[in-house]
Amino acid sequence: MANEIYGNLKGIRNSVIEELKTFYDIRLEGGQLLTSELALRMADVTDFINREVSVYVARNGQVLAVSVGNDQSVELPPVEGRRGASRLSGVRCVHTHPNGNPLLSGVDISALKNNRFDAMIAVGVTSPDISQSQMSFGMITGIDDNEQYQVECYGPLTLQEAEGVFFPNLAAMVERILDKQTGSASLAQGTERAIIVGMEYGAPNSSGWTAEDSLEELKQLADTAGAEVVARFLQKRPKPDPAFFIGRGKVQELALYVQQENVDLCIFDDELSPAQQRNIEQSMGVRVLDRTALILDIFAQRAHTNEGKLQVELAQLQYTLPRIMGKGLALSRLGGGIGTRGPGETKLEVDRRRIRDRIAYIKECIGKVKSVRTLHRAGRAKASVPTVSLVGYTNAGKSTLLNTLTNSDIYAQDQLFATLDPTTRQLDLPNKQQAILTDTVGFIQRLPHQLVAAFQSTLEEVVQSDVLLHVIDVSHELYKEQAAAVYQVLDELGAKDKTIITVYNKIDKLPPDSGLAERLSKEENSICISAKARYNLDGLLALIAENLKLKAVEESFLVPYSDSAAVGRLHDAGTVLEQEYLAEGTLLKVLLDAEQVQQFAKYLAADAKA
Ligand SMILES: Nc1nc2c(ncn2[C@@H]2O[C@H](COP(=O)(O)OP(=O)(O)OP(=O)(O)O)[C@@H](O)[C@H]2O)c(=O)[nH]1
Ligand SMILES: [Mg+2]
Repeated sequence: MANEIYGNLKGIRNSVIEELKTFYDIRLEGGQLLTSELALRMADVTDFINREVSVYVARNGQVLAVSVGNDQSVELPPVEGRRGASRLSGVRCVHTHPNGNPLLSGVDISALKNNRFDAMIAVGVTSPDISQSQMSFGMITGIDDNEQYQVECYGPLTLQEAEGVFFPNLAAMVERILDKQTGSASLAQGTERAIIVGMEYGAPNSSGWTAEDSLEELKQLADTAGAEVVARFLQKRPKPDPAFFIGRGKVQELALYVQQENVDLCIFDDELSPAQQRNIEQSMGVRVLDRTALILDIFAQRAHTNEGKLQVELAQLQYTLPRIMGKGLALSRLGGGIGTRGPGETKLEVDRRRIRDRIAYIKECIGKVKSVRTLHRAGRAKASVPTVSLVGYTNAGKSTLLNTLTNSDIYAQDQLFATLDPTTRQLDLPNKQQAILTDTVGFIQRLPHQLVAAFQSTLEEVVQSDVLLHVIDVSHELYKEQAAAVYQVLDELGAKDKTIITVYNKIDKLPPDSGLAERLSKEENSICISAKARYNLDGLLALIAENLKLKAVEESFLVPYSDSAAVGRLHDAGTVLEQEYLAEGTLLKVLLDAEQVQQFAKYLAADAKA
C-alpha cells in the first residue's frame, strides 16, 4: 500500500500515525543524503512516542516505506534496476535512536549489510532540544578477504553538516569499488536503463561522421555493454559548456527525464572532463559515463587473458585517477566540520596512493609479459616466418576471416569488440609458403587513448608484422569513415607506412548492381571478398603471397660439405624450398629476407642450377 505504516503500532495515537503518513510526501531533492526537515520531523515523532522511526528512501529521493519500532519486518517495494552481487539495493534507511546516541549500533550495521542498503543513517534524538540532534551514517565500502561486506561509518555530524553530503557520488563510487572487487564489470549484470547524449558543436567536421552517426554507434556500444537505451538526446550548440558540457537547461531537462523514467545511467558520446562529469552527476543524481568509460567497461567484460585484464585495468585506473580526485570534493566536505583534516580527506589520499601503486605494479607485470613476447617474436623473426596481421574497424569481419582462412573456430560475433585478445594461427599460402596470421582487437573512432597506450604491447605485434590486412565492411554505409579511423589509429601506432592490403569484406551483402565491388577492386593492392560466403579467398591468399614475396627473396646457395654448419643456419634463417646433394656441396633453394642474403653471400650460387 502506498502509505502504510509498518511495525508495531500498538498504543500509538491516530494523530501520530497521520503525521507519519505525511512522511510519504517528503522528497529528498537534489541528491542530498538527508534533509534537516526529514530528520527533525522524524525526531519529533520519536521524542513523542519514545520509539524508533525508520524511513526508507530510494535513490531518486522518494520515500518508499515508513515504520515504527526496531523490528525488521518492513517489506520494501522492489526498486527497479538494481540487482546483482556488486550492486547496492538502491535504498537507504534513515532511522532515529530515541536514546540520543548518534552512532550506529551493531544491529544497525548488520541490517546495513544484510539489506545491502545504500546507506544506514542514524539520528540520535536529543531531548528536549531536538534541533541539537546529531547523525552518523554507514556505507558498505568493499568486500574483505572472507567475502564479507566491509562497512565504514562517518560522523557524528550536525544536521546542517549532513545536508551538505551529496549522496549519488558516494553511492556510485562504492558501486564502482564493489564492481572491481567482485570482478564484474559495472554493466555486466541486470539491465541498466540508460539514456545517451550527444552534442553537435563547432564547424561541421570534415571526417564525415555526423553527431547522429556517432550516437548510433554509441547505442550499439551501450547494447554491447548490456545497458538498455531508453532515450537519446542530441543537442546543437556553438561550443561545449565548460562546466556541464551540454547546456544547463538541457541538464535540467535530462534530470527531470531521468527521475521520471527511472533511468540508472547517462552516457555521453564525448569525453567529459572530471569536473563536467561531477557537475552533471550532481545535477542528475545518476551515474554519468562518457564514451571512453563505456568502451573501457566493455573491454573489462571481455578481457580473458591475464595480459588483457592487466591492460584494461591499467587503462581504467588511468582514467579513474583524475576523477577520484574530483570525487574527493564530495568526501572531503564530509570531513569539513570535524577537524582540520577530515576522515574523507585522508582516506582519499590513501586511495590515490593505492591507485598509483597499483598502476606501477601493473606496468611492471605488463613489462614482463612483453619481454617474453619480444623473445618469442625474435625467435620467429630468426626462423623468418612472415607475419600477417588483421586490422580493421570493430565488426568488420576480421575474426571470421581468420576462421575461414585457417579453419579455426575463434569467437566471431555481430557485436562490437567481440575480440580483445590477439589470436595467432598458421596460414598456408599457395606457394607452399607459410605465414603467421594474427587477429587483434578492432578499432573504433575516438578509441580512448588510454586504451591504445595500455594495449601498446599487444598492438606491437601489428607494428612488427610484415603485412597488414586492413579488413573493411563495405556493407556499412560509413565504411570510408571507418577506414579513415583505422588509418588514424595505425598512424598513432606508427604503423601507417607498412605494407597494407585493403580487404573489402562482406561483398555478399552489396546489392548485385551497385558496381561498388568493381570499382573497389581496381584500387591498388586491394581485393573484394566475402569471409562468410568464402568468396575470392584464393585471390586473397595469392595477394598475400605476392606481398610477402616483395619482402622475401628466393635464392640458391651452394654450401661446401666442409661448411655444413651453414646449412643449419640457412634452415634457421628462412624457408628451405629445395635441398639437393651435389658433388661440390649442398645446394639449397631458400626463401628468406632480402636483408639476410648478405650473411650468406659467399655461398650464393646464382648459376649453379638451371
Ligand atoms: N554477410 C557477411 N557477414 C560477415 C562477413 N564477414 C563477417 N561477417 C559477420 O560480421 C560480424 C562480425 O564479424 P567478426 O568476425 O566478429 O568481426 P571482427 O572484425 O572480428 O569484430 P571485432 O572482433 O568485434 O572487432 C559477424 O556476425 C560475422 O558473421 C561477410 O563476408 N559477409
Ligand atoms: Mg574479432
